[in-house]
Amino acid sequence: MTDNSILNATNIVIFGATGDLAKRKLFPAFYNLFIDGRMPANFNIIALGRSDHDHDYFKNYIKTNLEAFSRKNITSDEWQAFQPHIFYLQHQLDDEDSYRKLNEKLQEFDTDFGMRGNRLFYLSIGPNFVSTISNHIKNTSLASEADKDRIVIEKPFGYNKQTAVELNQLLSQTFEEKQIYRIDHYLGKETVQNILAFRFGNSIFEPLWNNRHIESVQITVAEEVGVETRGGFYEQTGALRDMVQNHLLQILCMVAMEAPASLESDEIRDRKVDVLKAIRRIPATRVDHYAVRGQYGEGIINGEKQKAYRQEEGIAPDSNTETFVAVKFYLDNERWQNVPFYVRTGKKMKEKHSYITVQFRPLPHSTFSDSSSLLSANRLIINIQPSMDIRLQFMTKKQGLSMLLKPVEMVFDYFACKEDTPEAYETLLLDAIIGDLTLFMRSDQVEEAWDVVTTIQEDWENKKASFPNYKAGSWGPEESFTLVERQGHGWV
Ligand SMILES: NC(=O)C1=CN([C@@H]2O[C@H](COP(=O)(O)OP(=O)(O)OC[C@H]3O[C@@H](n4cnc5c(N)ncnc54)[C@H](OP(=O)(O)O)[C@@H]3O)[C@@H](O)[C@H]2O)C=CC1
Ligand SMILES: O=C1O[C@H](COP(=O)(O)O)[C@@H](O)[C@H](O)[C@H]1O
Repeated sequence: MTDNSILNATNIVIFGATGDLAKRKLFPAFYNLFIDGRMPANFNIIALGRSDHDHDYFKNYIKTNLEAFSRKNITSDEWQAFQPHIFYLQHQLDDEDSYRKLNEKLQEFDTDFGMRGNRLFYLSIGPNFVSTISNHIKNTSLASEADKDRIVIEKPFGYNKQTAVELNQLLSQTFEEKQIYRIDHYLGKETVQNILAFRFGNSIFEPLWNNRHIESVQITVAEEVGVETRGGFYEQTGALRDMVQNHLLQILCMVAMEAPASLESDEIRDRKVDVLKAIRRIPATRVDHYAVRGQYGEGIINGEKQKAYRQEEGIAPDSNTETFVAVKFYLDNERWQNVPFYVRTGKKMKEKHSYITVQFRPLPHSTFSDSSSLLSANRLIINIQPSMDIRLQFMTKKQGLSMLLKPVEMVFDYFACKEDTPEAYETLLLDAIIGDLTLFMRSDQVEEAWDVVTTIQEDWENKKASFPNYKAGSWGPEESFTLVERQGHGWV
């Protein structure tokens, strides 16, 4: 556990502090870190927004949202201890004067600290504002100390490979790479981090972790929710950019990467880039063969009638935006040659469930010839959420007089540990405060990940799909089943 007394005094500046992400994730994460004693002894959260709110109004707004979204209960004493750290400042993103005022505030806080504090600029704001903010930070010398100042940038990082490259170039004019924290909140999830521990902290799995023993890998991130209040954003983004380019490819990297020599952040990020480079690029003419897109129509989830995507607020009535994606990837390296990696994600699916399935190859010969002893090949299931467990499926003898077999599971369940699991944003914000880049995306990682999906993006932009093609409350379009069945597999 980090000793908070050794953390430098820090001023945290949130651009977009009145938005959805700030209220649901960022403030609850800071609050939980605070009551766990993980925040620096001296810190301020400077919340920037367009509106002319007074401090008390804004603090009440934060308190109401903490009551709704915080992992831990809000007690009066703890809130009273936390609230003096919050300051609201009216701010215009494209107005240099706003940045000068921010600088004055930061200097005032530095005087209170008795030292130049660290500065963490969190851009909880749409990607189209990143360049404006970065330029103003540069012009007003807000981030003048490379060892103390950091910028956190939300996803999506750019809109495609070209814009990501441009954004990286622009950021490099103000920040060194070690100051840039490109966030992918899936990497902060306990169960995703555990993939590293599971693979490289045990000696029994690694010898089997290759194409000689593994037949296929599946990664599913299914959501029950739709686009909620984010229709305008989602309509321009779609599931490929929103989920596959970042979260799903990062999970794939964790499953497929080689063992890092150490836990040093660049060592781990190098191994992930190796995976992204090894992913075979899908030829422009073969996109239909490897990738499936879908958009939900009306349906029923948990007994409740659901609108079609095209009926949601902010969505065009003839929208071509995908809310479901399934892709079959191959990796061209020695470990994974010919092993399909199937990934799929969708909104308004039958249930919320994110999991990885590692399907081992069947035995070459069965000793147990009796038909009631049909062998199931071994399978490892890593449940990411909402269940958080690891299940190893294997065969055992059925109790009784005959030699019959049955499949069983060996389970490690996080909830059984009774330890509090931090939210992904808690882990990531603490890392950004401490200065640990391991769980953040490096510039080459983001660019390679965009490169992997480029042909799919271009194909889908140029072709109108026949949407809707799956019912809300289902497991996605029919073609996503064909994608895996063609290979003799099936979604688990
Ligand atoms: N919400 C989520 O669950 C997730 C969000 N993200 C990413 O986080 C970022 C923020 O998303 P989210 O909070 O949902 O977005 P919201 O639309 O809810 O909030 C955006 C914020 O930006 C401010 N803003 C918008 N336009 C301007 C402008 N012209 N000038 C000044 N301020 C402006 C808004 O201020 P005002 O209140 O004054 O309008 C608001 O504070 C996005 O990049 C998104 O992709 C990533 C993962 C999950
Ligand atoms: O980044 C995003 O992730 C959420 C899903 O995150 P989870 O932690 O709830 O699984 C997704 O709903 C959203 O569209 C996307 O922008």
